[in-house]
Amino acid sequence: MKINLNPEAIPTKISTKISTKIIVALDVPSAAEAINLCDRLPEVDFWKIGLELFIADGVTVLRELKTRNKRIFLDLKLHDIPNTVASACRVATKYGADFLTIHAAGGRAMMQAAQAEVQDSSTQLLAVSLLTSISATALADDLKVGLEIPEYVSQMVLLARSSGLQGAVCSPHEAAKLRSLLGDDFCLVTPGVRPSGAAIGDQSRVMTPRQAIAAGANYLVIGRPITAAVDPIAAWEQICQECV
Ligand SMILES: O=C(O)c1cc(=O)[nH]c(=O)n1[C@@H]1O[C@H](COP(=O)(O)O)[C@@H](O)[C@H]1O
Repeated sequence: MKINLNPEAIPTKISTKISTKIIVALDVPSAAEAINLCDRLPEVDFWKIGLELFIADGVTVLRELKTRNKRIFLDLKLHDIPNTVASACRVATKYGADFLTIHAAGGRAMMQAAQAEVQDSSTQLLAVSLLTSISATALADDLKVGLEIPEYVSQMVLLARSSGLQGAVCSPHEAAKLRSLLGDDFCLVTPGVRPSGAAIGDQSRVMTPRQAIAAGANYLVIGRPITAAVDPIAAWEQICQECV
């Protein structure tokens, strides 16, 4: 399936330094491939290390990104009992990542315990509200959640904020509502971003980069449209141009 949204229809309030708002997901299976991509895309300032790469050789990549003075989003999506998640967060702060993810569905006690561990570090926790791969049908029929997606995501993000977190991951579809609920100080990071014409893949709730920024996202996470492109450099440049 292809997305065909018209970015011209969306009002714009774009930062001139758009590239600083884009986090590129290093969803590759080895440190060598990750470092190769970083070196081919020197203009990318913010990289995401997710589960595949972290399990393969995350510590090597973290060290290499730090050496290159890159910002790092350590996307571990932690979700366990409070003591286990808090302990993992304590260890993770040692890597000096800028962002670290936990699942809001882990609940208040888990998020409060995690936040207490990162409080005095340079790492900011982000609560994953509802995966961007989950559709309205999946939420209702499979997960048996009685709320519509916008209400569910708002509840999860409000729970994260009242647990002490100052940032969340959501789809661009929910960003405008969350921005009006939470004000400008709360950090919204949106995956589920597809340049016009790109394949959606396993994502469900997507918008174009320009739409996501106009909706109030502070950062966009984009993976395959750049990293799986035949020419990742051209793809990156096209996305940056498409945003302005
Ligand atoms: O936490 C995330 O980054 C995340 C949350 C979410 O709800 N959806 C989501 O796609 N992500 C991540 O964002 C990236 C999206 O990659 P692409 O679909 O290739 O652009 C992947 O690395 C996902 O793990």
